[in-house]
Amino acid sequence: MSLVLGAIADDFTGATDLANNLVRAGMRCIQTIGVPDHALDVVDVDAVVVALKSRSCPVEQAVNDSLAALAWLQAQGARQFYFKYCSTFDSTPRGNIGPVADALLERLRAIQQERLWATQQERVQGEQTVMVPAFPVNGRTVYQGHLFVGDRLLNDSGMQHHPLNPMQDADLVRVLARQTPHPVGLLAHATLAQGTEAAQARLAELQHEGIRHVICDTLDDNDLSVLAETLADLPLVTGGSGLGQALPGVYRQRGWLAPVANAGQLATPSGAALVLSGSCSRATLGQVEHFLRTYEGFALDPLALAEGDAQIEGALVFARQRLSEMTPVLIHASAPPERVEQAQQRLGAAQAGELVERAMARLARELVGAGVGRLVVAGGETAGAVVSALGVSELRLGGQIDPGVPWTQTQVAGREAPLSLALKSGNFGGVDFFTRAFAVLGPGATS
Ligand SMILES: Nc1ncnc2c1ncn2[C@@H]1O[C@H](COP(=O)(O)OP(=O)(O)OP(=O)(O)O)[C@@H](O)[C@H]1O
Ligand SMILES: O=C(O)[C@@H](O)C(=O)CO
Repeated sequence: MSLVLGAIADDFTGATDLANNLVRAGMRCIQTIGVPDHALDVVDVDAVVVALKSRSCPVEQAVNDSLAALAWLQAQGARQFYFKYCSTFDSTPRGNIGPVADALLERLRAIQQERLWATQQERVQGEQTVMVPAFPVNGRTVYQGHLFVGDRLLNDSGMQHHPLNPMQDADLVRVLARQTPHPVGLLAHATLAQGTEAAQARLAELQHEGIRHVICDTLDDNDLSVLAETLADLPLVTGGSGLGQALPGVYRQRGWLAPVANAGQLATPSGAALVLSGSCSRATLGQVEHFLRTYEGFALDPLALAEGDAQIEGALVFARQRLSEMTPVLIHASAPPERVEQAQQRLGAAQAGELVERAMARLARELVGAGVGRLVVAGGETAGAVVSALGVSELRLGGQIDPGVPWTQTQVAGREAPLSLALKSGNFGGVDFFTRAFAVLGPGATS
């Protein structure tokens, strides 16, 4: 059987989130870090998720990287494509969600037009895509085009204070309309509630009106199932990871997936336990506080990092002293909005973020070299910096810690045993996530 799904994720934690849902729904899935420079052996693989770092970079770079990922996934024979972004629709007024979706759609349409044998139905489908950010099990739902996090509108959920992509408008039709020259429409819940045929008819109607992007209401997992049935033939779908929960069931009904007993299994973990947190989300701040009630931590501060390497050296000494004890250690830059604002006013948002990311990258490299074998990283940008610094190219997926966050394993230079790695999206995980993550993984042997 050939590759069924090719996904392009705009950050690394988002990529593992999607891969986790695909694996849990029975797809054999590989996650790559960046676009591989070689073909993969996809004989026993149903889905590949290419993790990019394109959420907060300049629009042109995000578009180019995403098109490169699309070309590579097409070369691997993927049947459907999935552009994965954040369930909180993290983006700036210019993008990158709208411009990347436009570019992917246009490239796919151009390819279809070249294929003279493409059916009329395929050609029509290639002119429209959907936006399904919802992930109901984690409290992200969409109603009348408005995104909710739990019972709060997006702009009242903490996301209005995000260090890189503050989200100050919950109306996704309006948010996306600022990012694309093409019309944006809504597939409202009232239609979805009538089932797949009604949803398909509405999409066709919107297409006829020239609507290219359709924001989809989604209240629960049942809506995701209706959406998956409605959308399984679209060349391109876009959204959070929720749709990835439901699509595999439809693929299976169509006979596109081989039966597998357990799509995600890892080797025995080993090595010391470390948490690196660069996320400043409400959820992560709670998790940091909870962790520090039991274990020790070291706080980084962008203002100190701007002065030189002394604070990083301090963190290294702190961590090395404790790693041999095999109790988890936390190093974090996570700080409440007023502290983040202070640093950003002095340094600028981009430089403050970059200083933290560079520090996290160096700490990961040195501490994995010093025996860390079980590593949790909190925050998508932070995870991108860490994973790049470790030279990770592929991740194998294992068991889930909390919805959206699995353990993974990878091979890194200088370490014989695999490195167990959990990439936690900023807003995901229960309050005890950092402590429970290591318990879920099982006891680590000394490596
Ligand atoms: N104290 C701080 N002051 C200013 N910026 C910070 C501070 N701590 C972290 N940052 C930066 O804030 C950004 C946080 O983004 P990151 O993607 O890592 O977390 P997140 O947005 O909560 O997670 P996700 O993208 O998974 O939702 C990073 O660029 C990080 O370097
Ligand atoms: O969809 C989400 O919320 C996450 O997978 C994510 O992308 C956070 O970076």
